[in-house]
Amino acid sequence: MSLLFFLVPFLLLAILLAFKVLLSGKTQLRLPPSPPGLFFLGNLHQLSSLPHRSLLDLSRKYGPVMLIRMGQVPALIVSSADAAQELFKTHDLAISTRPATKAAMKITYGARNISFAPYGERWRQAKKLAVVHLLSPKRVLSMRALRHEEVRRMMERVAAACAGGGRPRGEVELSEVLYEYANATVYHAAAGKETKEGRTAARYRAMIDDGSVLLGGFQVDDAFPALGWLSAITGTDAKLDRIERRIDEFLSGILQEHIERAEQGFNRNEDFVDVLLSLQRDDAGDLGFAEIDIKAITSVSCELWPLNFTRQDLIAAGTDTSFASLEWAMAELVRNPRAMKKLQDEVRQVADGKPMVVEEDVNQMTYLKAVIKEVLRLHAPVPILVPRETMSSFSLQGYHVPAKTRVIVNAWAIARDPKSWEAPEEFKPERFMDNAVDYRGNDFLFIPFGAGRRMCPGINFAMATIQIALANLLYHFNWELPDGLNPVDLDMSEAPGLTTPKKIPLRLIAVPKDPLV
Ligand code: HEM
Repeated sequence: MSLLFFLVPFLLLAILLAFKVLLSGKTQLRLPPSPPGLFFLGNLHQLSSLPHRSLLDLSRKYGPVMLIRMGQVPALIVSSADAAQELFKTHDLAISTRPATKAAMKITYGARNISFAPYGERWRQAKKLAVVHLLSPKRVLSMRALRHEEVRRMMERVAAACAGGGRPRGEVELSEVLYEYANATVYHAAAGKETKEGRTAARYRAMIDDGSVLLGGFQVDDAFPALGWLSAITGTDAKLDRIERRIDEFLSGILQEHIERAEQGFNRNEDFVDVLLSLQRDDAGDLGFAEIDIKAITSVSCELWPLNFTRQDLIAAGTDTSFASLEWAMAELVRNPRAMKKLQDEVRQVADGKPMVVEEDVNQMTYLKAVIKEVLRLHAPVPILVPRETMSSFSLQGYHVPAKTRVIVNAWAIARDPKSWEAPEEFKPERFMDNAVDYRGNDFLFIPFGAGRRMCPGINFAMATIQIALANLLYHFNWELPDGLNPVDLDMSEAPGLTTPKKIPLRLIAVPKDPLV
């Protein structure tokens, strides 16, 4: 009895102290504001098929640093330049891994590629290899002949449309033409123009079109990991197995042809596979990588990105991003005849009298570069950057961000924040003529290629592909809207997906400036 008499005050004191510690812990660990969610879905029901737009709406109410729940998965949403700067400058290491999803593991040889590799030595080696040997400014420059060749093919296609051929004279399904160009350029660079079975780009297209096996729906286990077993029942696992086999057959065939050619002494060192094979032979930099890595890294240009969001899309990184940029550029230019004329005047003056614009000419085209920047600002091809995941907890703008949180940066929202941009909804390439803001990951108000360690290594490749195509489209042809459509009435809505091209493909009338030489 007397022992209890002594113990009770101590116990009460201990409980009080425990409460105090808990409460003070809570104030230190202030989580970012969250929109109220539903019991099971979390905030999934608040995300539309264009999540960058829904997230901007939510962030207007809950602030530029928000925590939402996608099913069971917590996700940090960053929507301002300030928050992005702190995130990438102070916490980049902590957010340098990607969430591991089943689809990504399956189609990227267990994440041996670059985009989906978890942070670590393998990813570091693969990325270094891509940056130094495949996508460096020197390598990209050395591939200019292939870009000229693909641009010429594209011009011939447009010229053929101008000649009629069953359609109203000059009417061009421009989105289709631009997609083919972007796809052909990427595949030509990655795996060579042709295999024994035909053009690589065409084979790839047939592979993804055939049965549309690559287009998965929403993957339950991304948002609800505890329900992972469902994918075996719904057939998703079998579908992923099929995709994995097809991609492997395609890449193995390409690799085999390159190996045979090299054994016969025809080592051209022309495309990425040639370069990777010769690096493997020389074992440059102690890479110690095997054929499986060559296949995974070759897919650097044709990487298939599953979107872990409200739906799952599988798309080609190098192709779709360059295609979307070109499509939006042409749409914005026909909607803005003054900018179209200014750019056309520049292009035609610099390349005056030449059979086509070549890359050396592009260096002198300052307005062209401003137009492309403005297109990337208004229509970021990857509007919410490829998701990351926190490896450790940290504090961002005074909020606690726990480990194992998905990180989503809304680059699209940041690039049209009125705090950073004057008249942000307007297409005004001139805004880039007298300021040095660039897309290389140092100006956090404009990050279409991301920032930090996981930033896109394909900037030089993408820019070279986009600039030369746009310059030639404007050099050879004048462009008009069909059916007397008024420029302001052109539909500018976006298609859903990790990249957001136009929802309604662009159809324009091309009028040749001169006969093609
Ligand atoms: C306009 C064209 C392009 C845009 C806007 C773009 C955008 C992006 C973005 C936003 C990311 C994620 C960055 C981050 O997490 O911070 C990324 C990553 C990546 N991009 Fe691009 N990209 C483009 C073209 C290309 C091309 C042409 C290639 C290759 C030929 C390429 C290869 C990659 C790879 C391999 C990654 C993963 C990097 C890593 O995880 O370390 N991209 N890109």
